[in-house]
Amino acid sequence: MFPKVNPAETKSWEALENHYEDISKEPIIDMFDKDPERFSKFSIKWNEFLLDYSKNIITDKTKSLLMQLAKECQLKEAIEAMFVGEKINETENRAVLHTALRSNSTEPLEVDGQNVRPLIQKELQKMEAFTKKLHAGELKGFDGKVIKNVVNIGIGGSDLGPYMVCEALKPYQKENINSYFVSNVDGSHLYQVLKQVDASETLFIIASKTFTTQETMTNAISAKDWFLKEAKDESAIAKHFIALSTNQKSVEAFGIDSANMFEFWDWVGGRYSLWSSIGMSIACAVGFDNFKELLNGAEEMDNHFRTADFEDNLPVILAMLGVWYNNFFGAESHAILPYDQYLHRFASYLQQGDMESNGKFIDRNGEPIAIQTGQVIWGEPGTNGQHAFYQLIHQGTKLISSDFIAAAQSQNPMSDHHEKLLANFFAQTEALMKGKMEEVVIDELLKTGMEEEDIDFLLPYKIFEGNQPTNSLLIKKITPRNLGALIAMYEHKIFVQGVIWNVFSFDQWGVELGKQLAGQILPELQGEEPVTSHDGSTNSLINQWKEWR
Ligand SMILES: O=P(O)(O)OC[C@H]1O[C@](O)(CO)[C@@H](O)[C@@H]1O
Repeated sequence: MFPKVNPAETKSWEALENHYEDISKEPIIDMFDKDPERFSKFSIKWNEFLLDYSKNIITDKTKSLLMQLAKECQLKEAIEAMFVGEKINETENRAVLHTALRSNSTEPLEVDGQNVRPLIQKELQKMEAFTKKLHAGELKGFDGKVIKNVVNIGIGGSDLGPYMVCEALKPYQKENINSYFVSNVDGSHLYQVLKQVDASETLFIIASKTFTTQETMTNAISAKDWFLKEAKDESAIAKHFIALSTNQKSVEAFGIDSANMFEFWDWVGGRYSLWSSIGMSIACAVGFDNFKELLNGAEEMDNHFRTADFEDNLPVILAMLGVWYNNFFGAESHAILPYDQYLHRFASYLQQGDMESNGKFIDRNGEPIAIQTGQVIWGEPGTNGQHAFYQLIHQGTKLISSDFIAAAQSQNPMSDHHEKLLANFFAQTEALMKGKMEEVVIDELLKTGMEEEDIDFLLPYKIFEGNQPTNSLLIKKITPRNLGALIAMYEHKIFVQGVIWNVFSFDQWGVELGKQLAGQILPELQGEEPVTSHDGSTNSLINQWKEWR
């Protein structure tokens, strides 16, 4: 196991604290003036990706100290430990091998003495055979009609990843397939989807690693009841329900035959599972070949992450920049801003990936952590975000770092839409860096013919201080392959940050408490009598609900 280093006790941490005092107020734009090589130094061209991280508050020294921190925290050893299947998820005693799911290697990779490569290949073949039949129109429902609707029922990692990818790859959607996702236990979610489909033409994919998750099981049971009202025959379930899970027993208990179960394993974390059979809804939507392309793109990123020097390593650079702002500038949040409508679920997807992984306050030695760990991840597609929250990024009081992501080629070229979209993409990072200084504002106002008195009044409101750090990621086109690499890049960024902060990134004990309490409250909601067992607030809320329901 790689060593459990407290980052705050490393030499580079102290050096970074001092260095922060020296450069934190320095305008990035001045750094460009001082160093004509800045862009080439602080950018990485990799396959069809260009990452420009030159608009950050960094110098050569910052970069070298951050790389030193990564080395002192034994990042190289940690990366190897993950790839070779060591049980780095110690609190669950599990290996972390989502990278194996997308690997084409045939070299044996063992977990508990079993080579996992053939298991993965077998499951992929099963998915391929199933989806090819679906797309050929050979999957027929209980009354002989061709299956054309696919409803994924899952939540968290069993929903966010597949849903995000299906949206991102809409241009690759199979024409004869309609995809739907149901996650929320709010009955309205399922109701809205069921309204749109005909039971005899619908396949339900019940996606749940544990097959015990309350939301998913509730939705699955209601979907089954609704279906049986139409089909009127239990035996029809076999043609309309499949399961994606690690829990065969519960799948069978639900009424799905194990032949219709697509397996994955406990060494695949829920939020890292879209590469496993949890990706079935993706393969149904865009075809198995495109799903495989997604995996291949991720594998390319895995190889880059595992072998490239830290200085040229996309996930490492992104992660260390995040550490820089989180731990030295005190930046609480990081925005993900895709200038691509099809990536509209990308920030929500990364919220789980990042915040469920690194939102931890106990370190790998079981000690409370004295430094900040996971950031708040948020975002919306540009340009919509510009008309919503960019005001705060431009003129608020907080330092907010962001990733701007855009595709050079549009999936739907239409007059000058893409040029306009990209003009905004390029303009925003420039504006955030440069700001607008007093002289420029005065000059602009004078040109309007405004009186001096009015200029004096307006002046402070029109100033932009700038120096908000951004990364720009320009991708040639959002193809399945590039999307796979993009997702894997962020997965590894999260991994690197977890190593630096010395947290266990692959467990999620923090989601348990709310679940437990909901389990206690549910039976209390059923009776008429007022509830008194909780605190004053919770009792009153429940009792008001009882009055109004
Ligand atoms: O796939 P399952 O077992 O239904 O779990 C769904 C989600 O619930 C969590 O355990 C907690 O939110 C996630 O980690 C997971 O992705």
